Amino acid sequence: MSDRNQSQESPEKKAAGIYAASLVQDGDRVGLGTGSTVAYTIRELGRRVREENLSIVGVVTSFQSEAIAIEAGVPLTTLAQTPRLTIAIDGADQFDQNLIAIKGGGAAHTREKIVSMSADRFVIVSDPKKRSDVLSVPVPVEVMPFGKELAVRQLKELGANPVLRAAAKKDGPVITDNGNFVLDCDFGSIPNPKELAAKISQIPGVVEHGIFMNADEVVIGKTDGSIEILKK
Ligand SMILES: O=C[C@H](O)[C@H](O)[C@H](O)COP(=O)(O)O
Repeated sequence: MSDRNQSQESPEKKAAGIYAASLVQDGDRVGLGTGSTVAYTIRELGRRVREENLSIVGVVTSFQSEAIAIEAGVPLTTLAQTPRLTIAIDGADQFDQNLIAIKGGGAAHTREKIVSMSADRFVIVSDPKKRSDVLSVPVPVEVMPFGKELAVRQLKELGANPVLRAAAKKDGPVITDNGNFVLDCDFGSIPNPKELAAKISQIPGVVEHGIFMNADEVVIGKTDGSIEILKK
């Protein structure tokens, strides 16, 4: 799971995040993901709004990215007002060579999926450690509290050992921005993520899983500040 608080500077994340902000053009409607990597993008967009008079509107995916965007001075809108976005930028917890990603380390994957799928172009920003030949990190699954037991049983039948995500500074579970629980589901290696995604989606009470198949490109930042871009 990624480092959720960006108290330590990461040159790789910074390189990817800042480069991705340069892909945003005047007039764009921008989906703003959640996490420590895209936080660099949001702050850089704020700088461009201030210093280059860049005219954009952003749609956030969490209370966290909302707070960062407001502090950075990125004008915000909602999907209700702006349902079609030009570009969405977001981090990931792991991705493979087909640009399939696992997201949701910050429990924001449901809104992230809605926002990224509302965009014409979806760019993932990452550091090199998240690249993997085969996806293998636990898949976050957001479930309605009412359906948790059934979801746990059916996720076990799919081969996972679901763990209810615990809050860090509160007793009990993490409650998502949508009022739900998150089950972290370790499936080991995932040779066929598309098939697994379809099976998880069929479980009643599952709001959304963290397998993303809609990335158009992944920007990987390097320690020396350079970047590598993988495209579909
Ligand atoms: O729910 C959180 C998101 O999917 C994040 O985009 C993902 O966990 C990556 O976060 P970070 O950039 O902090 O590694």
